[in-house]
Amino acid sequence: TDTSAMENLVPVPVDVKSSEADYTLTENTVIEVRDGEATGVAEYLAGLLRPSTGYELPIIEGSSTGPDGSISLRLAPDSSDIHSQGYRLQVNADGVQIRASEPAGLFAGVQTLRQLLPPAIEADTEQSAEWTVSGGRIRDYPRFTYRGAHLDVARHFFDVETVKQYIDYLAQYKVNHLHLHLTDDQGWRIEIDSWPNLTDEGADSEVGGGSGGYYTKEEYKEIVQYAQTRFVTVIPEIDMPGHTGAALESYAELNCDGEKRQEDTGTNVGDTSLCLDKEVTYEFIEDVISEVAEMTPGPYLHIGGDEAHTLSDKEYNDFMNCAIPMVIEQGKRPIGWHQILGADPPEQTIGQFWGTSSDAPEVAAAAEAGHELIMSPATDAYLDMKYNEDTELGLDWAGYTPVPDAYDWDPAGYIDGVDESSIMGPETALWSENIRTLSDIEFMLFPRFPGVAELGWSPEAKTDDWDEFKHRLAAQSPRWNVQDINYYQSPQVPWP
Ligand SMILES: CC1=[NH+][C@H]2[C@@H](O1)O[C@H](CO)[C@@H](O)[C@@H]2O
Repeated sequence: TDTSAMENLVPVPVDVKSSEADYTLTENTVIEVRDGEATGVAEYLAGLLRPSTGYELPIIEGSSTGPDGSISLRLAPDSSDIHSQGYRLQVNADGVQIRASEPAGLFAGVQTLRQLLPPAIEADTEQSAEWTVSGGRIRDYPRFTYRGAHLDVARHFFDVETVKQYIDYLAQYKVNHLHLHLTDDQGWRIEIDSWPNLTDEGADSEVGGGSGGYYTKEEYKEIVQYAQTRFVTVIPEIDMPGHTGAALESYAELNCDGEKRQEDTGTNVGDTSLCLDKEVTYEFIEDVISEVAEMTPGPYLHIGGDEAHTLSDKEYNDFMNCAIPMVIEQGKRPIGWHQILGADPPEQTIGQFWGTSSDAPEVAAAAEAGHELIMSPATDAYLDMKYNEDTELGLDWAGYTPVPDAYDWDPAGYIDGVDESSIMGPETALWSENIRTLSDIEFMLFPRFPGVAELGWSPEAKTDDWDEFKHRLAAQSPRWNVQDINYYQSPQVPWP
């Protein structure tokens, strides 16, 4: 069998010992759970394996294993040495055992198990194959508890099905936060009951003049629930005070001149702002923040804060020191693009770094003062950056990001003078000025996204060696072929 499966996992586990003790699934294999909490993960696993194997794979409560062994998912609260999101996985002739202290750990183990099976397991129709899991044992846990991926649904709108597929790609590589950029100059994509024009008028177009769209509250909750079953936390972003063109187009009173802004189907940045010296502006953001918080079970709410170029620093800082308390008031932790840290905000405010240089003294000072950072350096984690000058899709303002560049950086070491203890983890960004379809998303995500996912999951000692990683990355592509993922076949990757 393909024992190399154990050697080709992405993200690479903490400790892997392969052995000859393979396990082959049969039509009698059962999925065994002992704790009710594990049932959700068992159902997810069954959903992955049933279509391609054609096996029933019943989920059995209790400790009876089938005549041909079982895949056993069990919570073991005493597994203290594998961290709350970690797991142990063992394969032997009796089957597969996955142990974790929490369901999230079992889910991570299931993603690893997926890669121990032949690529044909990813098919959504029955395949005739030897469903052999390569033997061995794994102990694994994440370096960072925060591993994120951003998606701009404002410049181009992506429907619920596309967002669900995006969530599935995150889960496949153990990424556990989805940052949805819901509002910008070109579109407002989330229904707000108290300000209905935001979606009645502000959602009916997008960059290039397409029909746009938006999520009703029900659809947003459907996305949140789907993400929860994949142990992904949704982080909504309402960008303010800049990047507010769609709101300014929807409500005249939000504009200083009392006139509605023209619909924007372009891609300029930095030329819009809410009108800071109007009381209605603060009523507006309070209503929006409270409605978005109410429909978001996760602990975070992102209020943007990038590129408010029409404002002075003082105007921007005063605005942020009004908006941030509104987020905290709703029981959420505020996140903003790293400029928010210049407002010297309450300590629990998180800065999302999108700079291009390691020399960022104000950010380092804010970290020193106790602020945590999410790392999205535009030189490495912005997957809307072109691979090279021949890439049709994407942008190039931060330079090109070939596949190796998305991998060989260290989220904890990027900014001079910032200690690892200030870093929550890496987050990829995918802005959609010229990304229009799921196929476009896949082209920019693959093959760079799994590399950043590894930087977030795999402890430091294991990563930053492109010459080692590139072989494991290449070995993922047979799966992507079965999944029909439109990945960029970079000449820098030694494809099989
Ligand atoms: C935080 C941030 N603000 C800008 C910047 O990133 O570049 C993006 C394109 O790469 C652009 O879409 C976005 O509006």
